[in-house]
Amino acid sequence: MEGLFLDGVRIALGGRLLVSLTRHVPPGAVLTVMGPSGAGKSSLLAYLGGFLDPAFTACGRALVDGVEITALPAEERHVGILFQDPLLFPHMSVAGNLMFALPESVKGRAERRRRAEAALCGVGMAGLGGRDPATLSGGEKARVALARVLVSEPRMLLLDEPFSKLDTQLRQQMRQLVFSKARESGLPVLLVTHDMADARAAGGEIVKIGA
Ligand SMILES: Nc1ncnc2c1ncn2[C@@H]1O[C@H](COP(=O)(O)OP(=O)(O)OP(=O)(O)O)[C@@H](O)[C@H]1O
Repeated sequence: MEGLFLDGVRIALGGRLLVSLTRHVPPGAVLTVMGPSGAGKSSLLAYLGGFLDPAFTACGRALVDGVEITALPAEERHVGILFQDPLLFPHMSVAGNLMFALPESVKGRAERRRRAEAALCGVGMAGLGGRDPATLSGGEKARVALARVLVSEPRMLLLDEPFSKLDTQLRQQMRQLVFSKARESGLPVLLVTHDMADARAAGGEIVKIGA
């Protein structure tokens, strides 16, 4: 099956069932997960990313394009994640941040730099590869974080409230950019948010947990 298939994913904490989900997310589409604080949204992303705290118990499978990612170690899952904070490495240039994220299969410094610059261009940041991340605005940092996740050639995207720290106008721009890039690349997306406007902009199915 193309895209992301969540097959009976169940996450519990101390005997309390937080998440129970079976869904298909086609390539380029977004599944939005909403729910009150403590409902288990971040835990679901952590389960898919392979970094769920051992305090939780979890079962069920997640497959991307038929590959069972939940059976793989975290470093082999190739899941791209965007958090509230862009989390750029402060000791590297913008281009350095992207080059660090490129797969090892991309060989040669010149080619790695070219790929990084192309990805920056794709998010409206052409020519800014030499900048120190500390000199960027919040919106620019968010774009670099998106470019960095895209150059890593992920199988899918996990978004943990990635727009919540941006002001209204930037928020709209980033939503459009992220969802259009996901569509362009055919990546299934799982979005966690408290904001109904994010969910509407995502345009896909909305699942409420813990309600
Ligand atoms: N490492 C941990 N050990 C024990 N309990 C935890 C741990 N991490 C989170 N929890 C608890 O697990 C539950 C689910 O947490 P989770 O962070 O997944 O919720 P959330 O829906 O993402 O909440 P928020 O919207 O506030 O981020 C909460 O009750 C939380 O207190």
